[in-house]
Amino acid sequence: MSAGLFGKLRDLLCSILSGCSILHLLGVCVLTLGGVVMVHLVQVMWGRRRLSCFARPPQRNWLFGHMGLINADETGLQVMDELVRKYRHSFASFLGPFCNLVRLFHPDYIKPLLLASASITFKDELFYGFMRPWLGQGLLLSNGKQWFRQRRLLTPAFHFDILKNYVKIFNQSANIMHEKWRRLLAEGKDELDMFERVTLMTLDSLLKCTFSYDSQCQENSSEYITAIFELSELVVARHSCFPHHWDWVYKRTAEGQRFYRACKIVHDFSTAIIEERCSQLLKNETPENSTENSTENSTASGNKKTVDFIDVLLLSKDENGEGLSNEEIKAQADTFMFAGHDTTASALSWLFYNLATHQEDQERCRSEINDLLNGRDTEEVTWDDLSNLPFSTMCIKESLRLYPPVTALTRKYSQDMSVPGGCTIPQGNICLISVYGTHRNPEIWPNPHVFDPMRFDPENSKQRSSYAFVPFSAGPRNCIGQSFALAELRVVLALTLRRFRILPGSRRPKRLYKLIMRTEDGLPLKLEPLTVFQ
Ligand code: HEM
Repeated sequence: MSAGLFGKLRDLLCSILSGCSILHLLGVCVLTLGGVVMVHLVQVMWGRRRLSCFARPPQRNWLFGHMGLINADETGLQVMDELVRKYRHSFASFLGPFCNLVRLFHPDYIKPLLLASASITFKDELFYGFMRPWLGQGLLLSNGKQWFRQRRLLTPAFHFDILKNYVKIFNQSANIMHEKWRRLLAEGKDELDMFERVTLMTLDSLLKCTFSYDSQCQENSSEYITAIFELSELVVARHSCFPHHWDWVYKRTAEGQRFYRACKIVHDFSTAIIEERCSQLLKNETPENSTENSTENSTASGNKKTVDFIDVLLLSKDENGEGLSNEEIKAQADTFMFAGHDTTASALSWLFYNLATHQEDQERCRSEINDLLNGRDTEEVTWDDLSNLPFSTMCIKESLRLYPPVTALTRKYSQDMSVPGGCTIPQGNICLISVYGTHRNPEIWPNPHVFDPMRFDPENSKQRSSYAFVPFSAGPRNCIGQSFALAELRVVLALTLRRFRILPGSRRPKRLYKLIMRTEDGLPLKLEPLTVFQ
């Protein structure tokens, strides 16, 4: 459009406005806003009519609908257990006058949603949007074509040949954690908060696998680690404070300023490492030094180092020979750090809790582990050992079933989605796939609240739908870090049970989900050091 046309439009607007009083203008604004609200309200009401084939629990009142029905704490999870028992597969709920949400918790109902093509699936901004300033357009938050390209470029980073090398790092990080436990026990601490200890360990190993960076965070505090903790807390806090949902308001609050400051610390850290690695790569770019078929890389000092995620991402190319930009690599690295540390820490902490409260299962795991490791020169779990821990793996899965770190996934679809029973979820409606509800659904899992690893005995799993157990989600947007996480869980479990007996703490934990399944006030467990016989 030419500058002349812009000028005419501006003159026209000015002449209209000059004939209007402030009151007229205010009237126009109110009418426009009212119109927008009305259109949205009609759309929501029409959506509600179309959801009439889904069951609806009683609403709290006409205005707030089902808001506050399921809180994010122990009582909320108990309410959810009751709703799953009553409604068996799904129900519709209304969060105030403007938001319709369908919750689904049966394998047959979640399957079509999880399997839907990524080109019609969208991460819902209401739940995921607050992480965007931190994680950018990384794999977790991207959609459509951008996601396809990234997923293709990132998949080689999680190939078994790369993951194998991380097993050494998992051993080292677990050794550091156990050293610290021994010291604390010697100092007279009789119980330890598992979440705190294990989270530092998962951050330590993830920083080494992603950036080859030794933060020593299990021993000393680190600005980067503090910033990651702060960001996770602030994202959750922002959800529960409605006025903070607007960027304009949030940026002006103390919390918002802390959030953006922590984002800067995390981004500066990733940027510095990526830039340094790029320049190293340019220096080393001779065919002999290429890492394409190698899982070791040369450092500036000439030492061999394990190929980390950044190395793989810097070298990956799409079919047109184009790689990821530095900005994209930064977003992926930040995403791995976020998606990988809290989830694995939650899984490990709850696993220790379940084994503390089920001593027979703990003993059975320990003898399986000792049978495998006794008689070795070194106390190290190897990649090949991981497939020789069948009962321990069943305990890990049963713990992930009862305490899934990610309790729910939310999605929107750009077309109507059919689910069993002839029901349709209209396009654009929020779908909440309840991982927790599916894992505790009595139609699928007899005595769903009981810890019973034998459910995952291959013989007992034959008849079960593969969508009955989805701690890592399923379908095209499943967790890319699943094998990484399962490897770390097995290594740390094996070394821990070989060295310690885990016993229940002095109080029963109360569950709380804050993005991730955690507890209200730590997860205290007692530890008894064991003598290791070689
Ligand atoms: C026990 C540990 C873990 C659990 C339970 C878990 C669970 C999940 C779940 C449920 C999703 C789907 C989220 C959604 O659709 O909104 C997901 C996605 C993802 N996870 Fe994990 N995760 C774990 C560990 C990891 C690790 C260790 C990494 C990386 C090192 C990782 C990286 C990712 C990424 C990048 C995605 C996004 C995938 C995509 O959209 O294509 N996760 N994870």
